[in-house]
Amino acid sequence: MAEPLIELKGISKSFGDALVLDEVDLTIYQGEALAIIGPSGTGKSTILRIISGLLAPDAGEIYIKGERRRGLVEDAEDPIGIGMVFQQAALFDSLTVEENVGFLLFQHSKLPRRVIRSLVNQKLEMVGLPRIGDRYPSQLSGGMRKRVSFARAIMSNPENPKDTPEVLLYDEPTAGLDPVASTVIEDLIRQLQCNEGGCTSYVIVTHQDSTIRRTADRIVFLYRGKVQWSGSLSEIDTTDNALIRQFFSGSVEGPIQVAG
Ligand SMILES: Nc1ncnc2c1ncn2[C@@H]1O[C@H](COP(=O)(O)OP(=O)(O)OP(=O)(O)O)[C@@H](O)[C@H]1O
Repeated sequence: MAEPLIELKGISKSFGDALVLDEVDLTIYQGEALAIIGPSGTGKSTILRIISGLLAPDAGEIYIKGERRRGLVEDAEDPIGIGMVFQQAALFDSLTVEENVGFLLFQHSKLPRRVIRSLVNQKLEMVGLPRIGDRYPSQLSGGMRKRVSFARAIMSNPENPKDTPEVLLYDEPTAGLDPVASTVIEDLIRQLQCNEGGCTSYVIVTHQDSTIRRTADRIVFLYRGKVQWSGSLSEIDTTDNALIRQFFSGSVEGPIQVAG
């Protein structure tokens, strides 16, 4: 059995009067590919932001490799790096691709510019976009911008090994892409998972059937603030769970209440 890497225990989060996460328990294991799915507005992005340390829960505990995290990412020293790929590629329009990908190292490390540029080029090659460092985000397609944001998420400082992400969090990485561009991104997510150093873990939030099927090993279904179902990829087609059956059939009849 793989080791637990990240454990959420009894995590609750409200926005105003709305209880979005209600004592959620979730474990992410070493090397696993986990998809969090569920209807719109059920708190999937909120969970990712809590895991990344960008958002504090109202209640509950988070353990990273067995160590309890206290506070947000800027004041907690997580024992592993956690990289986040946001729903929008979130690139700075006024900066080149190279400056975007190497942003943190250019700003916060003492590494020579030449070394950072070479690291950036290495990451751009890994995402299949060599030689585009001089371009600006506005000159790229949506799929290319996503891949640039992947390159930025896997950047790490060679002087600080803990900087290398052991977990990547993807928030709807294929939203708004055509089926072929989605396949490129799905393949890339799988390729980035394993290298000579072993396999990292990732958590992906997605609504797209193809992305769920091509990138997930295990799936958790979130609804009404709770994990309602968890199973392997093959089980989504065989389970009797009414939520899963309705979600994948797209039917308006069933236990999932259609918003609006
Ligand atoms: N910063 C915030 N302030 C107020 N409400 C928020 C905030 N962030 C999220 N919410 C609300 O919390 C609920 C869950 O949002 P979240 O984005 O996590 O859902 P989701 O499952 O990722 O949705 P979708 O699938 O549509 O992206 C929504 O009702 C949203 O409006």
